[in-house]
Amino acid sequence: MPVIGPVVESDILLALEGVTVSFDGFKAVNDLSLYIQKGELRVIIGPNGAGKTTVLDLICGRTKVSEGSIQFKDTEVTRLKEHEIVRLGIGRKFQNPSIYEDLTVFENLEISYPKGRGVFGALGFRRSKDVIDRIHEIAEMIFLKDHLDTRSEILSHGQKQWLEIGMLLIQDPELLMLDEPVAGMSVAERVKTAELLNRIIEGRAVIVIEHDMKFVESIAHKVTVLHQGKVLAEGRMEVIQDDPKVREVYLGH
Ligand SMILES: Nc1ncnc2c1ncn2[C@@H]1O[C@H](COP(=O)(O)OP(=O)(O)OP(=O)(O)O)[C@@H](O)[C@H]1O
Repeated sequence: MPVIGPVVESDILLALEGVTVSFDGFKAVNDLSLYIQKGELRVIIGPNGAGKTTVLDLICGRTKVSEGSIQFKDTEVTRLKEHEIVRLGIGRKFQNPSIYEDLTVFENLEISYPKGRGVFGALGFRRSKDVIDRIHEIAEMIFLKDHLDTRSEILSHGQKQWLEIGMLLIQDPELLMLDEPVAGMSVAERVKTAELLNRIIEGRAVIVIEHDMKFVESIAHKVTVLHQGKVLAEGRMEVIQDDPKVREVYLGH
């Protein structure tokens, strides 16, 4: 497993500083600071209601901060709209797959290909060789190369999750956020998903929210434990697992 060296400021892709969000006076996220480096696979864990999903909502602009700053590369994203944040290079996958069930795997990947990219894209000519090659490359990565002509509705739950990850990957985001990607997957699918995540961090960062500790052990470089909207502990999985504070609020159950 790659070892993360000392944090150099220029390696930081995403920086949350002093972020608070209040819902009717209740601070779901409370003065949170979090730094994600390029090439990092960060897992966020914590008990129900700790604020994990809200943190992803804040980063992708779905929920607005009450206080604090979120910088992606050199851009403050707290004032941007969701689609502007997507365009900057942040992709988000929600818990339930949102694929087009009546389209094939190929078509789902094709409609996700960024339209404005390159001359052909801008002209709306999308089935260029470049696009087809990229679809094949992504399909191979997400274990669906033999299913390109399969209608998506008949895919297994795990394959649908991979397809949605592929639909994000084809847009080449620099930061990818996944909310419980292995929920409902078989053991074999979990193993393949760990392999997939370890493959896709090349050239980007990935943030994963996860409850399955066995899966977390297999993927995490660094784990952030949230509790009551704050960072309770942060570090390598071995260290986190032995932390008495973490055991008390989360792992001990
Ligand atoms: N839009 C909202 N309005 C009011 N309260 C909210 C809103 N969104 C989240 N909350 C509250 O904020 C807290 C944090 O919720 P969040 O969904 O981020 O937790 P979580 O760590 O993702 O939990 P889980 O593991 O159950 O998904 C919860 O108490 C939740 O009820």
